[in-house]
Amino acid sequence: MQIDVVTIFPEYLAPLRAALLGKAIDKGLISVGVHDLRDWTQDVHKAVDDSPYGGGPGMVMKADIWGPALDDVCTDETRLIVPTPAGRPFTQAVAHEYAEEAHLVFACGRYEGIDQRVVDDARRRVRVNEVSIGDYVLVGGEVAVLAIVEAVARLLPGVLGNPKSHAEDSFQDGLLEGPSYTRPLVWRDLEVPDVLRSGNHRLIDRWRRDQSLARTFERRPDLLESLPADAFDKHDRAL
Ligand SMILES: COc1cccc(COC(=O)c2cn[nH]c2)c1
Repeated sequence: MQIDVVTIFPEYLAPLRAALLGKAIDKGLISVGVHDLRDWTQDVHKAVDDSPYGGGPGMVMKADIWGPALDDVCTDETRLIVPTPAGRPFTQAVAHEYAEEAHLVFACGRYEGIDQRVVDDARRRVRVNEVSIGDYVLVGGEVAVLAIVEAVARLLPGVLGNPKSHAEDSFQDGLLEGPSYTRPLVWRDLEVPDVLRSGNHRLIDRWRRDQSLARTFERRPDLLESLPADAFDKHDRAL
């Protein structure tokens, strides 16, 4: 997979090469290009933004800078991703979709956003996704790109040590992950639930499922709404 990021703060993307991703890059599973948007400016001040038509606070990033940058970085097989508070939710399901792509390009917006014509024009040539990683406003898209790239990269074969760990992911079965424990058996007078040491894997799986359902019901009842009815067996329903 080829990942390209266009940003006015290329140094912000340095962590991409660290840790998990560093290994994936070394193994040749992912190649990452970071591009400074200012390389496409023509003026001495390297201006990338201007005042908004219609007035209002803040600045808008210029189409006549973004357009040429995306023309150079995107190919016709690119999936262009624009992190924005106004985007569709980025979810584990979307991460799995992105993990199938050959080329992801991320456009990091700042200020009040990017001139809408940049996305409207790009849609004429490539698939464009305006995505949100949460209902809050960051200063720029760079942090969102780090989050999205990490969520996607860990799904690529060979990137994670233990490939089975995806199956146990939170959201994998549409529910939140329940609690986990490891040694010591007693810590600050707190004990590990007995069932986990019973060796009875049918009971352990049932206990873990109950914990996931209870936690999801308590913290994210919305996730239960969107599950198909057959996701719950008769034991679940008795909860
Ligand atoms: C493209 O236009 C803008 C404008 C303002 C901030 C940003 C950065 O993204 C976020 O703030 C965000 C992404 N998901 N949740 C919050 C982009």
